[in-house]
Amino acid sequence: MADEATSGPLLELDRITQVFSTRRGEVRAVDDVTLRLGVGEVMCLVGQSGSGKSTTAKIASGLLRPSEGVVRFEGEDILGQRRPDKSRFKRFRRAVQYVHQDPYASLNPIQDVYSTLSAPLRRHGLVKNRSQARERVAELLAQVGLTPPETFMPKFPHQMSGGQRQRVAVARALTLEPRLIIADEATSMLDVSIRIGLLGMLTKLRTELGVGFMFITHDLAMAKYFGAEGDIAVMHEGKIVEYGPTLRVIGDPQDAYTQALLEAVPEADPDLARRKRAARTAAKAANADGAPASGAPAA
Ligand SMILES: Nc1ncnc2c1ncn2[C@@H]1O[C@H](COP(=O)(O)OP(=O)(O)OP(=O)(O)O)[C@@H](O)[C@H]1O
Repeated sequence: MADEATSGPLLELDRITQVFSTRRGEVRAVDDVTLRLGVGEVMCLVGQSGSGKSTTAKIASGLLRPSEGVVRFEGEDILGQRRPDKSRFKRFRRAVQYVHQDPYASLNPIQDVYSTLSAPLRRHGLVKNRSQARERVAELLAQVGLTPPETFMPKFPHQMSGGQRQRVAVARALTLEPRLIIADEATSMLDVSIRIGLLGMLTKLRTELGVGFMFITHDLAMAKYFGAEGDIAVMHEGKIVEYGPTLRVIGDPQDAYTQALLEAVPEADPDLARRKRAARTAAKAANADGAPASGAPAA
């Protein structure tokens, strides 16, 4: 949060609540959530399915208007509760881009890569003619590691792998030169090695272009890998139950739910494996002393 001291946060969710009315009654998907993200920073939003991550992500990217609370971008209330300011909202929507977990669902199946990337460039007047558009599309493809770009420009979504499609989705998010990308489980549908490659590419974008990231995942190991330099917010039943520097939260979780999430991480990460062993040993020691271990069934 270094940037905040000088210029304030880039994006701020202030006491956001989202209630959905369903046939079974009201669902409080997000409950009084406050988050802050500075320029070029990374934040991981972690929690199990149904904890409210996607709803928070959609509110943070302006795709959904919350039932309550304020969304500030560069210090300005972009929802303008009383007098909506359309140009301010447009600026915000350009600056904050949402990348969906399933590129098949978000990419147009009958549009090739060139059209997918050149359309927003033209629509927003970022290129003047076809040669400028080709040049910029080639640059975007190189930035997301799809090289040589000419090979990828004529391809349709079904002609690419899942990892390549997700890279195109990231390139499309980059067309409008965003300041923040909200990646909603953007790697969850990919195999581990492809996922690691994609995370490496996103990390490069973060360091080279200074783009901030809100990275949504159910997997603490992914959060540790991608968000080690930033903050982590752990969500449970619509609330933030733990929020702080990623390595501190993972290294010394204070909340029982965070500890349970940590327990669920596969042993592949040696640091986490060590921590899990230590937690189990501590629980056993507590048991031996007569105190019931947390979560142990009542005798
Ligand atoms: N449009 C909607 N209408 C009604 N209920 C909704 C709607 N969107 C989400 N919900 C409910 O809100 C809660 C939080 O959902 P959300 O998708 O935000 O969680 P999540 O943590 O992103 O889960 P997942 O990882 O499965 O997407 C869930 O109970 C969900 O069923």
